[in-house]
Amino acid sequence: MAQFNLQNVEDFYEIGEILGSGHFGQVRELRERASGVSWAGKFVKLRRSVSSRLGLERKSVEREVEILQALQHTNIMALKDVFESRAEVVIVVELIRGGELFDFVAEKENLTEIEAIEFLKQILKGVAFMHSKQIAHFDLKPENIMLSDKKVEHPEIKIIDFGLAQRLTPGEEYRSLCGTPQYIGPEVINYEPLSVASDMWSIGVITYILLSGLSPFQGDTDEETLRNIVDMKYEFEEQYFSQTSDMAKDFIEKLLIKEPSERMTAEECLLHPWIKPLTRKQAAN
Ligand SMILES: COc1cc(-c2ccc3ncc(-c4cccc([C@@H](O)NCCN(C)C)c4)n3n2)ccc1O
Repeated sequence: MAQFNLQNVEDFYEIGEILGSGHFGQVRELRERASGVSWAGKFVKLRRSVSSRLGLERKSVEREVEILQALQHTNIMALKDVFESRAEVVIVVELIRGGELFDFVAEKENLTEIEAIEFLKQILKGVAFMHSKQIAHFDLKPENIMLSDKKVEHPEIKIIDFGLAQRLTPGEEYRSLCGTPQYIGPEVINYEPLSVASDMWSIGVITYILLSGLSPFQGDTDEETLRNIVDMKYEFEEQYFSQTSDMAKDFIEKLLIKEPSERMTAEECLLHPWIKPLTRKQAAN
């Protein structure tokens, strides 16, 4: 069993404002007393008994921490420290000040292909790194992709929230119904064995949204959204994609494939001509 720092987090950090909250717990700004540097702390309540539904099981927090310890990459939020008390674990990570990609895109309606490619290259590098360690995120969506500083010309992408992430063992099946309806692949809905390819489906959905502002499978209800996914019911509506290159649509089509093993891998995405033009002429398209 992993042992976290049993000292009091408040002896080392001044606890600041709530930055956000969700299924994962509460994220607060932490100011390191020794250096004055600000960090982000995710406060996770631990389940008090096996019968309780409140809080997270300690082993799921241990899994998330082990995954974060394995993922040192510039496009993945960096782990700093972990504190534990009887009822709570505090995961201390780098503070990301640029907000969610979701909000950045919403403010701009949608992005140019060049802007989208710049973000996608970074997302793909972070995802390729985690997949190289057989780690799948399983909840990739614009809200979990943040920007280091949105005021700079080229904001750096930071992938956050590894609460649903899993280190996959070859030969061992992993199934789960978790995730966010708009972004999960058909294999999740059908409760089939999952792989890192499920993240590639999510990247296809994220790309579609970045270029159009629309969510390809979104229905009026979650049930309708899930039905649209298993039926592969999406299209490039002319009204929203008339200015989108065929190369960009090809990139999306090579990810929104029902059979997970037929989707591009993150490494293959980085070599796709839309992302890595073969010629200057292609780059001009
Ligand atoms: C360690 O685990 C997490 C860290 C973070 C995290 C890390 C650094 C960091 N800097 C700023 C923020 C931040 C700022 C505003 C809102 C949020 C969060 O509530 N929304 C993020 C997306 N959400 C859907 C998880 C997070 N964060 N959030 C978010 C979710 C996690 O499961």
